[in-house]
Amino acid sequence: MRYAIPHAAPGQVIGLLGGSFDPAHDGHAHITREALQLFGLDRVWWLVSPGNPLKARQPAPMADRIARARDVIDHPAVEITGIEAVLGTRYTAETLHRIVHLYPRTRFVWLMGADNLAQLDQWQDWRWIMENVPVGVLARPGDRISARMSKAARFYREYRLAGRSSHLLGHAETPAWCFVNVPMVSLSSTILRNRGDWSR
Ligand SMILES: Nc1ncnc2c1ncn2[C@@H]1O[C@H](COP(=O)(O)OP(=O)(O)OP(=O)(O)O)[C@@H](O)[C@H]1O
Ligand SMILES: O=C(O)c1ccc[n+]([C@@H]2O[C@H](COP(=O)([O-])O)[C@@H](O)[C@H]2O)c1
Repeated sequence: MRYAIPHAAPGQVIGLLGGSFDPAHDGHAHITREALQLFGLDRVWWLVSPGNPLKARQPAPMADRIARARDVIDHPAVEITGIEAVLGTRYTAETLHRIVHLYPRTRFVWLMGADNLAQLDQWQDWRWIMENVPVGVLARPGDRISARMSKAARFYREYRLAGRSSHLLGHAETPAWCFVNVPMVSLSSTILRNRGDWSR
């Protein structure tokens, strides 16, 4: 299957939620709606990953994961994309590097659950990410403390925006990151896969 690069209007602030989405679930939809509101985003693109570089397990086929993602969220400001498959990128820093150059007049915010902040320092060129793209982190059950105590959080402690200023994140000078303590949904793709089905 071929995937298109989405349109982005100049001046917009777009949140990017990267993930395996294997399968997508209401936890993804929930943090997306919260991010739209709290970070003052115009749009959110889901970046359905060809495969997480830190996960040995091969995910379900892209086409199935994208179709499922479209079933899970139907929102006028949300676009489900296979950008990494189009760009041929797999590491987030590489993807972001390409995206910011492709859309020089659009602002992007990298979105992730607290579990990913906890292990961000294991990502390729993670400091480049922090220094070039604002990062919005959403609470996730079990990971709020480990995320806030993580190497990345400690290293960039002074660049953390208070939760009450979350709406400024998209226009903040980098490094800038913000942790928002949203109501939490305890779903995960692992739970769904262990149930042996892709039902929500
Ligand atoms: N319930 C949730 N609450 C907060 N963030 C979440 C939740 N589910 C997923 N996320 C975030 O969404 C992004 C994509 O997640 P991913 O597709 O890996 O889903 P997952 O449920 O974490 O999958 P798995 O269980 O296979 O690790 C990540 O940044 C992850 O932290
Ligand atoms: O770039 C990296 O080194 C890296 C390592 C682990 C995860 N990521 C990205 O983090 C996002 C969430 O991954 P996942 O598999 O937990 O859904 C997804 O976009 C991955 O490509 C990126």
